[in-house]
Amino acid sequence: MKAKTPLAQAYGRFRAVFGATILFSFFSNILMFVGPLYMLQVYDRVLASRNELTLVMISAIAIALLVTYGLLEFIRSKLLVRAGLQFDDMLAHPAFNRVIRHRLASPNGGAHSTLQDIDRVREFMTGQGILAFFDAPWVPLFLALCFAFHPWLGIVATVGALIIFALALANEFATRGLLQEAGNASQGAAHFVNTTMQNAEVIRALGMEKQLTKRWLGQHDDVLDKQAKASGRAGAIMASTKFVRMTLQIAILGTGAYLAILQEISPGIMIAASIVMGRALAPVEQAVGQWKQFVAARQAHKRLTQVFGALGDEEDRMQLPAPKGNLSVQGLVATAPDAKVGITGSKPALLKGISFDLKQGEVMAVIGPSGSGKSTLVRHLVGASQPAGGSVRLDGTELHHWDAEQLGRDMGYMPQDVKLFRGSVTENISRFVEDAQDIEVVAAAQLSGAHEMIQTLGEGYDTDVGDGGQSLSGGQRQRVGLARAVFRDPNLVVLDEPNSNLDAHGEQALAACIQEMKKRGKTVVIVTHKANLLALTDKTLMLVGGSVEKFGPTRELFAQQAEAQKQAKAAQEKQQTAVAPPSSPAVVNMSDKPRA
Ligand SMILES: Nc1ncnc2c1ncn2[C@@H]1O[C@H](COP(=O)(O)OP(=O)(O)OP(=O)(O)O)[C@@H](O)[C@H]1O
Repeated sequence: MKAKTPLAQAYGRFRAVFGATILFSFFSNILMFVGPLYMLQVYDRVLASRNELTLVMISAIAIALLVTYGLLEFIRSKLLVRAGLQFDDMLAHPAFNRVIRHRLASPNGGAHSTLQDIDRVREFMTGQGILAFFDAPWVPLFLALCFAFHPWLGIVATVGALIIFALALANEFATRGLLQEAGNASQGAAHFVNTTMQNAEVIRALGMEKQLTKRWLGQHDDVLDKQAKASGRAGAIMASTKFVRMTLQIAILGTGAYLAILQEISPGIMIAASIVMGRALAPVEQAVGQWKQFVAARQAHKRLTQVFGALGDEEDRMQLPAPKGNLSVQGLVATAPDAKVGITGSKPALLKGISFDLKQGEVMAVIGPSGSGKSTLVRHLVGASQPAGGSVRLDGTELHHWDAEQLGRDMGYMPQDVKLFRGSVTENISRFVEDAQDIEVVAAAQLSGAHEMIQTLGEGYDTDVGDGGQSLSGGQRQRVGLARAVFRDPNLVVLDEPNSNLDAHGEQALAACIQEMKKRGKTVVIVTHKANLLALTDKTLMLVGGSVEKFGPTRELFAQQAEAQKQAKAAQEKQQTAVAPPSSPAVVNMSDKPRA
């Protein structure tokens, strides 16, 4: 049997409460008869007999019943709100997990609205919208009462309810497609604004505001256009509904008055029938009024079903002993997450069968020209990307067989573009682990050489780094990022261009950190072209166009390259061609394919 998704389980919470709510709805709908029945008694008994005691008695009974009605309504909505909170509680963690996984698998995919979608569904399921659905089954009861008053009153009320129901259906068919398109377009426009605003400084500095505003306005106008069309259609139907509603009021009173003239019913019944018909129509009208929210909730439900259907629960993995740092990559193939399948029937490969082994305690450099796949490779080494083929094994176990939490704890990673999270320097270094000791945070900062730099910050380790670490400079961010990577001394550390923003002091600290990790027997992978860092590595992997061009001990590889360069130079001199410009002494130019 297929296991229920967390979404299905969370809906199950509502299902249990819905049973009780339907029961409450039954009683509260029965109690809605109090008003019309009171009216009937007052008109037909009290006014006819002029008996004050009867008036007091029936008023007391009516008030007592109305208090009960109020209580039932209160409990009914309380039950729903509680179910809503439980729904949210059951989904919050699995939804967050899926947003992260969806984002990893498809960076441009649309899971960004998943958390808001949960709110949208919850708000509908606990609000007025759903109550209209619970009250709807009792509509026949009220209509039956109208029939009991007089068949003609029943017929007028039933025809009225059918017309309003038909108008509600017309509303659905006339606006469904448009509202759905408007909803999707609105999501796209909001996502565009969110992602674009992250680059506000570039927008201002490069004078891109007008162009981007134009692009956003294009999307926004599309949303408005579709919403306006839908609202126009819905407005016409709403106006018709109001007209029908008021005409019905007159029709039922008129019919009642006519029957009263014929002395087939009393005037009390005439008024009571009008009230009962009002109650019968209320849920239908309420449903029409709540239509927009209903459509939004339905779309949100569809998106949630898709996200939860596509990504199951992560299996609970066995906790393995902490990895020692033996890395083995065999035939690793990577494809672009959002790429379309080409004419070959597969997505274009970014990594084309990478294989290498790295033993515990070895330090490896990854070099290669821009776009050769270095960052893609390291993302696979830390398990942030799923291989399209081949395997990445840590201590013999494939990365996705490790428990993700454990793997994260036992591994250090510093991406090319270090982003910190809103919080203090301490929280960022300690990866927001609650039981982190100050001594561990300081140890990581000292190992990465960031301790002194952190002490110069306004509030030292307590400094708030701002959104994404914006309050720190690029170099400071990178140094805090390195401290975060080496927190709790992991046995495998992967650094993607860790020195791109560092000054001379930062570079020295980085080199010292790598040396210290090497001394401690850690396995380190660094994407770099800097000679001083390359000199610290045991092995070098050169990538070109997503394939391994060279792999071997760094010394041998560079000796070969130096020899190749020497020979090329000699050949050039021989031909008395122009001398090539000298390369920077601090940078080894590895971005060209060596002519070995
Ligand atoms: N999400 C993605 N979707 C499509 N293509 C991608 C994606 N990520 C990377 N690529 C492509 O994969 C190739 C390798 O990118 P990668 O970032 O791994 O290169 P790199 O060697 O790290 O480059 P650099 O040295 O400039 O950082 C590039 O051609 C890039 O355009």
